[in-house]
Amino acid sequence: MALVEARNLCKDYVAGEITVKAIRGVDFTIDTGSFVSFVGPSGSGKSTLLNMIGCLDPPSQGDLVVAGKDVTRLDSRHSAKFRGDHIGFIFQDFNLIPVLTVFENIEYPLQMVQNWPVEKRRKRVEELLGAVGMADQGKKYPNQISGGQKQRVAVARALVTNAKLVLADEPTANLDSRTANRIIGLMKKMRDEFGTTFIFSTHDTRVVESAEIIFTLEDGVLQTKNGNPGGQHA
Ligand SMILES: Nc1ncnc2c1ncn2[C@@H]1O[C@H](COP(=O)(O)OP(=O)(O)OP(=O)(O)O)[C@@H](O)[C@H]1O
Repeated sequence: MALVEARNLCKDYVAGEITVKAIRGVDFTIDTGSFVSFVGPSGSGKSTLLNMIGCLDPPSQGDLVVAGKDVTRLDSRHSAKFRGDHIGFIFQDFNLIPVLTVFENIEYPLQMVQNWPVEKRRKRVEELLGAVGMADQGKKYPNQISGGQKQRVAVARALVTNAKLVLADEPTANLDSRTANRIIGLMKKMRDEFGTTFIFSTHDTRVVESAEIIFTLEDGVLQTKNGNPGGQHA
């Protein structure tokens, strides 16, 4: 079943008299449970595309359906609600809250976005801590753990609300090769365990090889191979 469907999707950034055509009419479909990477050189439009799929930035033109909802023209209040209900995010610089413990960082979306009762929250956070191999690290603060461990916490936080879709913009950019491969392996394991769809962007060739479906972007356009637009199965 399709989780993300984009038709003739475009994004222009307008600043005064200058317009940057960051995404120029792309079409693609991503099925539920896929493990997908957008790849391409710097400036090709990867972040722009992820930001639109994540309802952080609206398209300038085209149609975008995520989890059965037409999100093309959602206002900011409905976008925020939709993100909170359906989408988890992982960032290259981890984005953990320094004054909160590992446990509290993972718990945060349940408290802030979904308002779960305390005991239900504790059980869910412990489940996720175990799933990402951090069961004994919950009391530590972000500055007391390694980069790879921080990204494990970020993966747990992205999944804690049962998000259908996790978007990761360059999730391994700040990690060494071995740790990068472990994080990608962990994301795949989470996909297998929870059925979550993962879409990430990278220009890291070590990471590209781990994706099951690869969409190559160049100058805001999806490249075709052998006459097939967009995604190639790796
Ligand atoms: N807020 C913005 N305002 C104006 N132009 C922007 C903005 N964000 C991105 N761009 C431009 O849009 C194009 C695509 O940028 P984008 O960040 O999506 O590329 P990317 O493939 O993610 O690059 P990188 O790998 O370096 O992160 C680039 O030409 C960039 O300069």
